[in-house]
Amino acid sequence: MTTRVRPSSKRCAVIGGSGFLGRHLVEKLADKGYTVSVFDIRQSYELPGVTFYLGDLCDKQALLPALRDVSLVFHCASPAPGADDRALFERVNISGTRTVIQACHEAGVQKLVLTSSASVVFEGTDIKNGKEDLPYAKKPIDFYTLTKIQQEKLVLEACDKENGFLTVAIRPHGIFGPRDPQLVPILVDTARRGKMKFIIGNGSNLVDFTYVENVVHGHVLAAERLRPESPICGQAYHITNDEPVFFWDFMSQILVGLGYNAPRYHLPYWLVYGIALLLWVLTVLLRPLVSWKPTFTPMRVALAGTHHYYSCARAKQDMGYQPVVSLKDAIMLTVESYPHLRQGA
Ligand SMILES: NC(=O)C1=CN([C@@H]2O[C@H](COP(=O)(O)OP(=O)(O)OC[C@H]3O[C@@H](n4cnc5c(N)ncnc54)[C@H](O)[C@@H]3O)[C@@H](O)[C@H]2O)C=CC1
Ligand SMILES: CC(C)CCC[C@@H](C)[C@H]1CC[C@H]2C3=C(CC[C@]12C)[C@@]1(C)CCC(=O)C[C@@H]1CC3
Repeated sequence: MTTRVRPSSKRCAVIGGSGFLGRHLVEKLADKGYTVSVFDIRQSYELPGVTFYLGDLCDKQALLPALRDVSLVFHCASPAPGADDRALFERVNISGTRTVIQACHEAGVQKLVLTSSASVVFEGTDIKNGKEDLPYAKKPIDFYTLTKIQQEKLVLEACDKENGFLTVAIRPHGIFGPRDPQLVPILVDTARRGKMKFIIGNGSNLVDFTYVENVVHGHVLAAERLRPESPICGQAYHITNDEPVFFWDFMSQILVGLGYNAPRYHLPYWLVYGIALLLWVLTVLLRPLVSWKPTFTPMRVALAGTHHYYSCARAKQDMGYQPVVSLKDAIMLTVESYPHLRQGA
């Protein structure tokens, strides 16, 4: 007779735990007394009580040892949004997520928390105080978003109370904070190359930027509230700072905090979008000959020039979510964490 060990509720796995969000999540879980297994294609740090398993999440046999005796799995792995590689996104975000769900079933995991994205409903046009019932984007702005939509559907459809497998998706937007490899580094690099002089559009577009600790808080609440009788089973939740901000004010505060000039001159949105689109088409056509990546991609221009902010009322109501760090403090903590990116450093 084989006896199956009941997974401990304080044992969890974080797939993508070496990444920006993943590592902050792992640190919080370890702080809260969880024993954590990290599964990732790379190991970027060490932490007491945390075991690393290296492998590709598309490989079920590599994944299974990380899920052994684990009751709760966080899936926050994805190729970087700027990768522009359809096959990679489809392999990791779609087939890989199917593999994650199968591996969870085989390992007897009871709860799966997915990091989705608020962008699953964004088509490049204004969204003001968007709620979770907005339809998925029919024309997603890139392959990243296209595959995040499929990934979220797979995870929510896998929720099966009768068989004791509960799922939930967290949709953050514009995550920032210490160690983020994207937002602040790209911004500073653009400023250092003298390209951060212009505001795209009239500068009055409101956007959500969400401090990483608030995103982590949303994930932990979702995991702890995920029970068969809870309304959160099989649902998606926006997690934001609940303080939409003018996109260009936010960028300016980070830039000025790090000693760079804020952008000042306005350019018409459609002109910049048109140029970005043309450059993108050219890079695709000339790809075998030229390997040049434009800074202002159509996706970035759309994100920089439209309103896109989301309501987190549903997360407040169903899981008692409230941001734990204000936007003002978050910007200060972020700026302080990048001394090496200061002007002149
Ligand atoms: N950064 C942001 O503003 C937002 C991010 N998200 C989502 O949050 C999650 C985490 O994003 P970040 O921490 O910003 O990204 P990140 O790139 O820092 O972390 C992703 C991690 O996934 C790992 N990974 C990638 N492919 C893998 C594979 N095949 N097998 C195993 N591990 C693999 C990477 O090595 C990396 O450590 C992602 O799912 C992303 O879609 C959602 C909304 C906004
Ligand atoms: C060069 C400048 C015009 C823009 C620099 C900042 C951008 C790098 C970031 C501004 C909004 C960010 C964002 C994401 C990535 C970084 C930005 C484009 C995401 C695409 C990351 C993944 C998601 O799921 C959605 C995010 C929306 C906001």
